[in-house]
Amino acid sequence: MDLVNHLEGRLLFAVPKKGRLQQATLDLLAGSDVQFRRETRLDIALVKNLPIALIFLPAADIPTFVGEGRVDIGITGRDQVAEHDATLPAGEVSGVEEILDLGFGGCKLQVQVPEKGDITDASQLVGRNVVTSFTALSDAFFAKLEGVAPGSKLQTKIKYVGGSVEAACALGVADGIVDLVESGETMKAAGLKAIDTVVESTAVLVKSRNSKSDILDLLAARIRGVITAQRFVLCQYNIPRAELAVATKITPGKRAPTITALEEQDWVAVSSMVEKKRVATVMDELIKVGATDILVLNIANSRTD
Ligand SMILES: Nc1ncnc2c1ncn2[C@@H]1O[C@H](COP(=O)(O)OP(=O)(O)OP(=O)(O)O)[C@@H](O)[C@H]1O
Ligand SMILES: O=P(O)(O)OC[C@H]1O[C@H](OP(=O)(O)OP(=O)(O)O)[C@H](O)[C@@H]1O
Repeated sequence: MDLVNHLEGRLLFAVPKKGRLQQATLDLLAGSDVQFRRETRLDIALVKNLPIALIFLPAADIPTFVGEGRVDIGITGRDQVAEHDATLPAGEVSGVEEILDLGFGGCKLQVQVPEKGDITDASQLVGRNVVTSFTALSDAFFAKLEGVAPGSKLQTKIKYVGGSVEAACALGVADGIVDLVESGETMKAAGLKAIDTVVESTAVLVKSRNSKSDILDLLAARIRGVITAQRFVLCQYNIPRAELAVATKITPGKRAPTITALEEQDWVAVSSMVEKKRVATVMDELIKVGATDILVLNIANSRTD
């Protein structure tokens, strides 16, 4: 089938074709009931149950396609959006608009130098060689350090490489690099240390500034629902009515906790959404104020404000 001729009337949705963000994005699509089958080697897939076409693109290219309005919506890293925006002429408004922080793909774009060297501050790299895949953000970062306007000629020499940036210092190509760090393992293995942070990043859902449609809103609402379900759990417990006020301070819920009367006099049941990462501490605190029968339930999906 000639897929390109079947795109008319469909919302175009750019998703990472490989790399760190791809699996979590595919899981998000499954959770949002976006059904498709991608033919081998094809970078376009028609969604079976919604008027949407998925376009598989490198994460680094997605902001360009979204920014120019070639695709309506996409998932990429905030670092990639920041790099794209940093290439725009001064005063030009970005065509890429962030709709939602997706929470996964967390990493930092950091200035790194040899651990054993004498550089401890990014300002010591001014006038030296810096290697990166993020040249626009690095230009902007060093322009600030040099005290010159963005886009001006810099004393610092910033060179582009497409990958394995860490090798540049060891090979004598660079005095420092600007690259992504998640666990820090790659940095450590290369004998480097971080001395500054250019941008902190997570995966984001972005839309083209001028794209507007019911299907775009529906897709964004579904994705938001899945992300909320992943972030929160439902915490239920029983508590004497006299302790309710103090307990609901511990579990205020997203809007407000649900309180139900129990058959046992002077006791109530509370049901409240709690952030997954806080739930152990919340349970410890609830026990201290007299809660019993505390249950924590996973949320399969959600629609909340
Ligand atoms: N180590 C990491 N941990 C978490 N997220 C990362 C990491 N490296 C990259 N990312 C995120 O994933 C995005 C895509 O990076 P990734 O290297 O997976 O892309 P890619 O398309 O495979 O590119 P490349 O071929 O240059 O490696 C990055 O822009 C960043 O937002
Ligand atoms: O802090 P860590 O958890 O070790 O992750 C950081 C590494 O991950 C990314 O590289 P990737 O594996 O995508 O390969 P690349 O060097 O070819 O871009 C990034 O460029 C770092 O090299």
